Amino acid sequence: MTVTKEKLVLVGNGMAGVNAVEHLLKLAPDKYEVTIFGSEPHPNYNRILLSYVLSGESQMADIVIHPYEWYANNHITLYTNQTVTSIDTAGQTVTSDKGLTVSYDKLILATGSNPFMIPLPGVDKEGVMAYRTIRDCENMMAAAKKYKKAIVIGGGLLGLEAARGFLNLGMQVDVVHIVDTIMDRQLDRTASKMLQAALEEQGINFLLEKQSAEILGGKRVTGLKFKDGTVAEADLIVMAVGIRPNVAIAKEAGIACDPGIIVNDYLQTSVSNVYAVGECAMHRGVAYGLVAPLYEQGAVLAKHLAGVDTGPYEGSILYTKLKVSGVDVFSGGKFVDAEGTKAIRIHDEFTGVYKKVVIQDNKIIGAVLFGDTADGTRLMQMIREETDISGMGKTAILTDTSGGGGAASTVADMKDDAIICGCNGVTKGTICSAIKDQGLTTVDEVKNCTTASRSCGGCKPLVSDLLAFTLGASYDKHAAKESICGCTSHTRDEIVAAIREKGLSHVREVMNVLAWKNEEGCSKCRPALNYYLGMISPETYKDDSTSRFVNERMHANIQKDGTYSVVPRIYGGVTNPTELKRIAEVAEQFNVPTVKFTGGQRLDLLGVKKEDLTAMWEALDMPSGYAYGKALRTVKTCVGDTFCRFGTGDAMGVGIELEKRFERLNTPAKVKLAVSGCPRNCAESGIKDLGIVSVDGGWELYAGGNGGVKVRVGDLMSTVKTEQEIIEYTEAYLQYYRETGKYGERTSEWVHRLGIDHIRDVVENAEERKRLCARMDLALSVMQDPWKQAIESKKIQRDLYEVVEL
Ligand SMILES: Cc1cc2nc3c(=O)[nH]c(=O)nc-3n(C[C@H](O)[C@H](O)[C@H](O)COP(=O)(O)OP(=O)(O)OC[C@H]3O[C@@H](n4cnc5c(N)ncnc54)[C@H](O)[C@@H]3O)c2cc1C
Ligand SMILES: NC(=O)c1ccc[n+]([C@@H]2O[C@H](COP(=O)([O-])OP(=O)(O)OC[C@H]3O[C@@H](n4cnc5c(N)ncnc54)[C@H](O)[C@@H]3O)[C@@H](O)[C@H]2O)c1
Ligand code: SF4
Ligand code: FES
Repeated sequence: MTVTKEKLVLVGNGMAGVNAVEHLLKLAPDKYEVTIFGSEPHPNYNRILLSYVLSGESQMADIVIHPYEWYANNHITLYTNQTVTSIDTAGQTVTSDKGLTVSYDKLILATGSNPFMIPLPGVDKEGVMAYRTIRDCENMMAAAKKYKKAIVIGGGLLGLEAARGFLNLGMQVDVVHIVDTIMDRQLDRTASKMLQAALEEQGINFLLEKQSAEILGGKRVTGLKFKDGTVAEADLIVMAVGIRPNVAIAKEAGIACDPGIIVNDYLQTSVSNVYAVGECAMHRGVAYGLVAPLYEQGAVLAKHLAGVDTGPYEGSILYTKLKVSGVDVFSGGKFVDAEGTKAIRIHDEFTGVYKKVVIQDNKIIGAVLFGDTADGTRLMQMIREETDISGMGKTAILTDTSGGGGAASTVADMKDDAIICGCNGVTKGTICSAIKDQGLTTVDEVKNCTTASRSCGGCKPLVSDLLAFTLGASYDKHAAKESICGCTSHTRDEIVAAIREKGLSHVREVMNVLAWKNEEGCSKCRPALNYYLGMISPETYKDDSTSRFVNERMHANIQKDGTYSVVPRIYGGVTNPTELKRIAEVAEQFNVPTVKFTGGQRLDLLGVKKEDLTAMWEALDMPSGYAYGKALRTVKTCVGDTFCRFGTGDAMGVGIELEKRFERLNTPAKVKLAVSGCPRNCAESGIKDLGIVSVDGGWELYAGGNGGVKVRVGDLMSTVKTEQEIIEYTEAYLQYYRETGKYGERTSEWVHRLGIDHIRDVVENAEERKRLCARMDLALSVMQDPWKQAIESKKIQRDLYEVVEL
């Protein structure tokens, strides 16, 4: 007996609609005869990945989600390049612009959104476009071949991704934004300003608090005029100022819209047998513009249409991640401070990391992360599950302190149908089955097999946790190939090997020879390459200051009000009246508003003007304390046996000797040492990159400690007898870290990655230690004090410290 299938028509061949149909076919393969209409002349593709196509990181061919064969294999009738122009809800038919009428039993509207075009005079000129489709992307790429200057109106997610794409295409780009903080819908002011600085460093120019008034030009655009009368030149203008639900046909058919197509918790519209899903739908007053919620809607709709039991769709908590290589930004939930909320904030200006977690009634309700977004997925999980955080310390909230098993236990608690990859709608169950059935062992393999982590990449940590959860001890998280940034597919080890083997000698040469996708590089890879080149050839490499972060270029820390902080070196935290008097006099002479003791036992002169820096350094006549750099920072000491009655070792003497030896040493990340005169550990040696503790008959050396964001107690590496051995072991340890650490990786992460047993084997091997010490001595022999160089060079003073009058 033949069963008559119901007729299901989907209007909109985009991400939300096709995903819902795919689910439905899995649940009820024989229930419906499916017809799909799509205005675009393509099968269903991943709109998210257009940003990577534009930036040159993906090809058009890579972004198709469902190729034509998928439709054929699932017996779906597909009409591409055909727009449905009317719906007859009484007769249950739809009619297309080509005159085709198809009847339905069930109709899904998934017509997405239209980009909003500000109705400015001149908006119809050639060269003014939106950024939404493959066609827009092709137009933008074609224009970049011919023209040089682009303006993007709108500093939201889309506008910034478009701007980065234009830079990669070799264009100059201005981003025009209406308020003074970019990504204002996703970030707070601090994160927004940090993002702006990072993107400016990449080459994007921002025109903030600008209201566009008129598009200038003849047939083609030549510029943009603002309401304040100023003008910016442009050969191309892209509008990225938000989207509006595409509801024209629904409205005309009498389906309730406000402004999206109003749906209930089962995605039913006001007219029976008509459903809406995706950006065009308005659920409980919200129209979503990101795929994760659209896939969540689709999952409920598919079950409902399949006749499978399903709970209602109750709305989604949003999270976003900007897809621009070299910057890590995450925003989730309600991140704006409001009455009744409190926030935990961590802002490390040295590493450029900012974290804000908003709490209400002992529950996390939102988070903004910049510079280190690894906690994003875990925080989202806590937001979704409304985890009670009473009793949890600040550190535990911002750090996965549950040790190795913590992450795995988080994913263990998730249900099989929990969506792990929001961008591609991949569930935990799908990933775990693929890992087991296909023998997958790396995040990349999971990506190729299931598409999870193929788009924004935000779910990579969760996929990695699922691998650990499924494979247990056999999963080697670090075996997965991890490129240093989106500009290249090469890993740190491949790059270092290539520099050594091919004798590469400057940043641009590395990028050329290794075929960087983005020929300018970014703020992640350029400083890393500069470090690796200097580490490999200390004697011959000429430091590329343009590849350094601003603080390292200026040799002082820029503060939030634009002034600088000056921290001179005070060896081992030990000073004398002459030095103190001089510091006091300098502070008075330059009207330093604040003088503060740092946690590393030295003095910080805060609020110094840029133009005063070199004169102040000259007056101080002290070396730079490198409080701004990826270098040796401080060696903290206690008074040791010189004064303390418990002391068994000369903590001050050893500390001063270590600091004098390793000052100015460039390292993958900042390094802090401490020396304590007995196990009472008053210098906090347990939480330093290398902590030295005097014990009966010798000294213990603790490696990989950290007292910062991710607190870690150091591992006992070695016990030595003499002070000479302390110097040797420290040299070998630091040189091994310099040679094997990833740029930006603290020793706490490095020791965890390599394992203390391995590091101990290297450092305690006399031959190996000798070789490492010899290489360290070479590196130390060429170090010079940057403050002295600036005092002596008029050119440095002119280029970096003079204030140019405009
Ligand atoms: C460049 C870019 C990058 C993005 N990056 C991200 C990201 O990183 N993360 C994220 O979550 N989201 C991102 N988004 C947003 C995401 O792509 C959308 O939320 C998602 O595609 C919406 O899916 P949809 O199916 O509702 O709409 P669409 O994908 O727009 O699909 C609707 C389809 O319906 C067709 N259509 C409309 N009317 C008709 C009609 N009458 N007849 C026939 N066909 C019709 C349209 O042509 C279109 O193809 C990005 C968007 C863009 C443009
Ligand atoms: N990585 C991602 O998740 C990603 C990437 C691209 C797009 N998207 C999605 O695509 C959709 C469209 O993105 P979008 O960035 O256009 O929308 P948006 O609404 O997120 O941002 C638009 C921005 O333009 C600004 N703006 C508004 N009017 C302006 C004007 N006249 N002049 C200058 N600035 C103005 C707004 O302040 C806002 O910050 C959104 O739903 C977005 O979430 C997401
Ligand atoms: S660590 Fe020991 S030696 Fe140093 S100050 Fe404390 S008690 Fe004294
Ligand atoms: S969540 Fe964006 S790729 Fe998985």
